[in-house]
Amino acid sequence: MSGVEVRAVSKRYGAASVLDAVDARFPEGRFTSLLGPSGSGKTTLLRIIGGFVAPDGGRVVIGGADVTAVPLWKRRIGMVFQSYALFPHMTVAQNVAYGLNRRGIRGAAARAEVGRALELVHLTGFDARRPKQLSGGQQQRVALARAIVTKPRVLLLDEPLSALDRRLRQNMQIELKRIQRESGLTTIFVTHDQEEALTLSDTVAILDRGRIVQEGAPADIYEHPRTSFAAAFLGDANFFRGTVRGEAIDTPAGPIRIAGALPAPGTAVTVAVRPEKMTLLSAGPDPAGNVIDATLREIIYAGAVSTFLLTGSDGAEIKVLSQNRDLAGPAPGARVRLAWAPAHTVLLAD
Ligand SMILES: Nc1ncnc2c1ncn2[C@@H]1O[C@H](COP(=O)(O)OP(=O)(O)OP(=O)(O)O)[C@@H](O)[C@H]1O
Repeated sequence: MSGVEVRAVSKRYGAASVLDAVDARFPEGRFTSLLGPSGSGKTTLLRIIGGFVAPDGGRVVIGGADVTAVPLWKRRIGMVFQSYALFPHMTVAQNVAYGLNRRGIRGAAARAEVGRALELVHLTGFDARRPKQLSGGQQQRVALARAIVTKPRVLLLDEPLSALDRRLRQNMQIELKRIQRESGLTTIFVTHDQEEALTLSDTVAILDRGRIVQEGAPADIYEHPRTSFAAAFLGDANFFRGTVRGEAIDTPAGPIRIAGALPAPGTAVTVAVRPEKMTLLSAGPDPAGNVIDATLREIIYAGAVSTFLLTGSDGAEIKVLSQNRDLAGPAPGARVRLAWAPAHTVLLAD
């Protein structure tokens, strides 16, 4: 049992409240990301789980046991930070063996464990190298092996990939996911990179100013954000505000329908639509669903996809993301119509 739970965890630094009665569950054997903007409290929550920082209030529970008062070296936590902090004068094998040696495991037993850990991170044969003879990605894999070798119950990762360049980072994301799956470790990953959180996680928890505002599977929270903060932080979104009238929401951009039940007539509501759910219509009859008028302002070409920046009839900016199957289409200045399905219209709670 190694699932982690935090219950009503609070932390203040002076007058500033950093965590405000946070409740969260990190299921056993799963990969959970803590995603939030800078200063939202992600690192503080991770450090409280690891035992590096004591909370002002609340409990930390690992595997069903309250560990709030248990010191960090007894919690059996593996941790990897953004800076890998390998010991430069030690070899790869010595770096990985460090935690084992401290627990009194040496000689052949330690060598076998180190061999297994290096195999898991695909660094077999690198035993005798020093950190400076390794690439950034390899060093980060040594740091992972060092964290995993002692068989922790929980693996805590604080932006471990953020120092790597884009391509290496994407490779390491795939590696990290594989290592987590093969090791079966309960993993909590701090990041402010939404794409990274979506790619890696079984569950994503979104933090905003010291509170978890939404938690769920990546596709679930991306497709069904609850608030405008969650919609805007996790990806791009077009927002429309209006008032419920009959079967539709009356907005300055035009009437908009949703798939589910609407609140009572007269209620002011906000909906969000993801840019890739919208289509620029070519000539022909309007499809069923939502259709609004817009003016194309700018096309940002990015190879596989283009972003169309438009203005609605109310003057608000609208973004549409489209795959470049062919490049024929309207030019900036054109009057166009935008269509999307009522099911892709998300009714927000704020
Ligand atoms: N030891 C400390 N003393 C005082 N304030 C602190 C301390 N540690 C963190 N803070 C403050 O607490 C807030 C949350 O910090 P935290 O590092 O948890 O945020 P974060 O979401 O991880 O941000 P980032 O993505 O920038 O690392 C910040 O405003 C930070 O300045």
